[in-house]
Amino acid sequence: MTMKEAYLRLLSRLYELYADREAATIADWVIEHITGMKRIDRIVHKNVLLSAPQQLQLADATERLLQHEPVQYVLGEAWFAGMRFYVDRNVLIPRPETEELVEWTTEEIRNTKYEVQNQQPTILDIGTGSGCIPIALYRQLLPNASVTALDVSEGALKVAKQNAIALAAAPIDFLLLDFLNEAEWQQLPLYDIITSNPPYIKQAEAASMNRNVLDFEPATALFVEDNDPLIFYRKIAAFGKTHLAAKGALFVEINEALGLATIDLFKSYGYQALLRQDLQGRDRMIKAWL
Ligand SMILES: C[S@@+](CC[C@H](N)C(=O)[O-])C[C@H]1O[C@@H](n2cnc3c(N)ncnc32)[C@H](O)[C@@H]1O
Repeated sequence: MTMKEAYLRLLSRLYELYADREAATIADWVIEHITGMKRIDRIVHKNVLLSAPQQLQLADATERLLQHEPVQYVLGEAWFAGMRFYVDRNVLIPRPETEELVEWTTEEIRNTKYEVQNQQPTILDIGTGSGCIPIALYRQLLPNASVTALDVSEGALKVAKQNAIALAAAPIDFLLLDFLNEAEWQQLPLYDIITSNPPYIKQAEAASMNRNVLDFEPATALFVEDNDPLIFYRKIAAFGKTHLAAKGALFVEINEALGLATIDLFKSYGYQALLRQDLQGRDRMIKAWL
């Protein structure tokens, strides 16, 4: 099978599940991953034959994609903040809106005393998953940040550590910790900056979610109990009262449907809070400070 035939065959199968543009993006990504060739080179070499192992890899990828598995898990890679992260089913696939949270946090750190006085801010990321937030912050603030990240999932921390090493962020400290258990907070010091993209989807919303999210992404990364959809924000607000350094700040991603409720929650704990929309105009992130 030639390069061109492989692409067209995959594309025709993907049309069974995806709209034209998305199918073409996925097909490009898969063929590039398998052949190691950029689009322009594949056009020039369109009649080159795929090797037997490449054909097997393509057959496996096609099968998995047709089962609705996200392309990022099929290929074991996701792009975030210009870096390629390893991902598997232990971790949430990093989302573009989370990059906006990282950008906001970085800007604010740069505009404060830390950069001006050349101090090293201490940063904690809660519910780190693939490690996308702390690794992007560490890389952008290098060498001026001391970064810690925690998660309740051993599988997620394994992936995050692997990413930190691969992406030149090995000095990040990773902790296995159940953040909902307040007794575990005692082992943690003060932080200048606390970031989090915690679970925030109600179980009741599962019925309206896409299969590729619901069937493949880890439930611990997505869902909270319906009776307290803001549980993580309540805990983060309480944690900040005892673990945020003077002039420190929290940056959290939120459920777009709960922007005002989440702002009110932080205010009820004595914080000042600012709500920001993402590029799609959805309520998506909050900065809170005491
Ligand atoms: C929405 S995912 C975010 C992952 C990553 N920060 C990102 O933005 O892609 C939430 C993460 O919180 C973790 N988590 C869930 N419950 C937790 C708990 N009780 N304590 C610590 N982490 C928890 C999950 O394992 C998951 O990695």
